[in-house]
Amino acid sequence: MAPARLATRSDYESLVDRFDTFLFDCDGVIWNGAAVVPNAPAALEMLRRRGKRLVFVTNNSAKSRRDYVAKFARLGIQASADEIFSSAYATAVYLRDVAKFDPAKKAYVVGGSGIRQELEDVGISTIGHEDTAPVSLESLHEVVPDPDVGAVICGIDYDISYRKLAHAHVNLAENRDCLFIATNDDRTLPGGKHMYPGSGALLSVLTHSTQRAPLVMGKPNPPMVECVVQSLRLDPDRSCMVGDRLDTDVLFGIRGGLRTLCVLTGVADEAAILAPGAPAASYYMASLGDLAELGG
Ligand SMILES: O=C(O)[C@H](O)[C@H](O)COP(=O)(O)O
Ligand SMILES: [Mg+2]
Repeated sequence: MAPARLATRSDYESLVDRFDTFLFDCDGVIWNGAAVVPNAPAALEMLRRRGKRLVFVTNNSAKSRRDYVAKFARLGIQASADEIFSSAYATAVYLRDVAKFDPAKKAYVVGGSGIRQELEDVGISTIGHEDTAPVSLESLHEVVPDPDVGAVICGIDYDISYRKLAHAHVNLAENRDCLFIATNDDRTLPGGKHMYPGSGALLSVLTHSTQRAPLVMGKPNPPMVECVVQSLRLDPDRSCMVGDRLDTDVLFGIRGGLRTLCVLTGVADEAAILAPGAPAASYYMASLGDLAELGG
């Protein structure tokens, strides 16, 4: 069935009445870089006032759930850590509960403080964030495999360096038992008026150099689906996933058996949403902020 366009007050009323739980992507839906999507906070507040359950599901591993609670508060949005699911958190849960990661080992992180904090919260020590110093061909010999590294984790890293990539490479290429995990593999990152290289773009350096394929945690992959849909015991028929990306958010919703709503404030445009063969969203609309017109 073709995605239904929502554009009128009565469209919005039926959407809100139809669902008890709304799951929201963040980048491209609630904010773009430093800018909040106009009226998105008011729309979220309206849903809370109407007794809806809100959940936030982001592939952006740069921040921990604690950091996201603080960011939401700065934007005047009420959100608690147990409502937030990031790919960094899904990675920590996977390592602890599924991979049964040996706590005597360390994880080498090519990524931000979000991955570090979430892993350390489940008792996994991390290294890598300090490896930002320049390196040269003459000093590369300093970069050697570390037998205590049991996993390499790759996520969005605004401080990426050749030294970090070299450390990650030697550990993965020379120790096949070292787990290779990607928090997510989004190709691009919406950062305001422009798109920027996504976590998947950074990851491609290591998949190419090591010729190894990582286990990807974030949307639309099973670890994130299990982490969210199962832990929240969602009623799929009464739950709607709201996102800006077809190959992550909408596909995540479809794989979770949820209904899906794609907004036009981030990656996807109308042509992409209506394209034959695209993951089929249930609905699409211009912006989450448009729901704010419903008021109380
Ligand atoms: O490159 C990235 O990491 C992604 O673009 C970013 O994580 C997307 O975040 P989301 O839209 O899932 O909140
Ligand atoms: Mg997004």
